[in-house]
Amino acid sequence: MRSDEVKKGYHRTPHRSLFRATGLKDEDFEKPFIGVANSFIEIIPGHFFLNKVANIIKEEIRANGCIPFEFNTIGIDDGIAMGHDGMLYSLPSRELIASSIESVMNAHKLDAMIAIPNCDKIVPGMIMGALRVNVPTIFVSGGPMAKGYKKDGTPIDLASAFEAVGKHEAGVISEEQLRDIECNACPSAGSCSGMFTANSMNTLMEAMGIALPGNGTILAQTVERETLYRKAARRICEIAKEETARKKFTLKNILNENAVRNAFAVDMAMGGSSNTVLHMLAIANEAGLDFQLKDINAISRNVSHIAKISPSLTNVHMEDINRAGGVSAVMKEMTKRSNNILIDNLTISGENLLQLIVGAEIKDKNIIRTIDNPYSEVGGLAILYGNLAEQGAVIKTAGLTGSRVFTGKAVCFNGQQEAVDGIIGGKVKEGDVVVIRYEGPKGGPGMQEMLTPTSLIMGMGLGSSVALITDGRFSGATRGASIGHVSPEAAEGGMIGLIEDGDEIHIDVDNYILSVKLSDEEIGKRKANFVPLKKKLQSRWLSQYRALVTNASNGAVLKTDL
Ligand SMILES: CC(C)(O)[C@@H](O)C(=O)O
Ligand SMILES: [Mg+2]
Repeated sequence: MRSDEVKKGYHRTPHRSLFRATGLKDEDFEKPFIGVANSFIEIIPGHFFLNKVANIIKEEIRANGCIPFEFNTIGIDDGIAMGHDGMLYSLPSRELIASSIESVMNAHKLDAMIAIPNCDKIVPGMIMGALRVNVPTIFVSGGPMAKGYKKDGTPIDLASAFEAVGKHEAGVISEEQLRDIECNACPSAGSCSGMFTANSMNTLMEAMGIALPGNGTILAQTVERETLYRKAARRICEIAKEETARKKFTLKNILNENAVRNAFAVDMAMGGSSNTVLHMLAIANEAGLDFQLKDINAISRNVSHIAKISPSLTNVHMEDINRAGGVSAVMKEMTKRSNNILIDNLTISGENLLQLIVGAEIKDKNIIRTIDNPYSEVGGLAILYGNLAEQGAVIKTAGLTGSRVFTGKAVCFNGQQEAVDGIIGGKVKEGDVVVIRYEGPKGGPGMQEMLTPTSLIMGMGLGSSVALITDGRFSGATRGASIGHVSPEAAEGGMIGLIEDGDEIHIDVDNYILSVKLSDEEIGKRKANFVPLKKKLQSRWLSQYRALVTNASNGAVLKTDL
């Protein structure tokens, strides 16, 4: 066992002394040591109950002949960090989480791991850290939140709360209506109820085979969810106790290129968050796989969009997908279109993907559509290229409310706050393209989520007549013609930094185009005089991050020199 390094032989007498101080007895030194990577934190509704989840998991691990060691990572609630400079810390937290997992697991030579993430960056952070360790790892998330209801019975969620601000701003809803939404949008513990970033990532873990069926959709704090926690704990013990299984089920053996392809395919079928692109590229990079941003459109072209969930369809939530058969039913339906999903791939359950989903069925065809009645014949995300995004940009086509082709005049803002003030101040009109720059991984730094401006645009009734492009990113709750991750970013001299008010920007989603109508001569002239802005930073951590981070087309991973 890997843990023999810290527990066997007379050289390890001091080590065993320390373990004995934590309560270990003679017989425990024969058992596998399992890291329980928890992300319990009191400020996030998806995480404040994870201490109880870990207790259930540890109890099950002990009952199954292994020794659990719980440790915690940090977490950031993107909803609470949204719309102010707190959001600068959100994406960088992915790196802290990854590195904390690597540090604890490797320093103490633990044999296997069960990871308990739930919200946004905590999922990819944990996966990235676990890939560096590469011991058998199973993921079991906290679980999604239930949807909420307004007094009149309309289903709502966190996206409704953000959009309500825009509606109130535009005088469409009263203070009382705003309060009705505030008090009912988030009715229970769990990751926010739509196909936002958290639930997108928790869903993709099922597609990658690193979590058990139900991980993406079974509501938090239910009996069904507790069964899933216990099952995951039993399975990791089963693997950890057997030498051949420990070798067979290392994380990199499960999370291979086919797993990444399956993750993107399911993402396309269910209209996942645009952040999945960033995170899955970073995961593929961490796993040492040759998977690039440009490979995504080929997957999208081949996958039918069969499940629409909030924010794309505002009355459908994860609990509805669960009731309709869950992610397994989506994947089973996908197998009916050739090469949609690579079903031979091994999963952490011990079965391959096909064996895992073969018994699944769609129980409500209004919620999960059949392959012959899709929302569209292509997936819910697209990568756009052009002189404005030579290295690519991302759009969630599933969330489009207007036309798939759009030409408009640029209204430029250097940073999110300037844009929010401009939108509220009436600077943006029908037919405009809002450009928000210097919000990329380096420029922000930290690539803020732009849910405030996108929700303002939706709430103010401009969702179908205004587009938005940024080198920053969006929330999973963003909808409308919102194009993010524009690379190269302004801070590294990208074209988005050279656009001027009134320039004509052209977007064509089906032909994957994002361009500005300027002659090469004009672009050359502007480039010759261009000095990108550089923000003065107060934060040591963010300035370290800015020095190391790469642009979004690389998943905003940190430069490393191994
Ligand atoms: C706050 C949200 C909705 O979780 C957002 O951060 C996302 O990315 O989906
Ligand atoms: Mg987020």
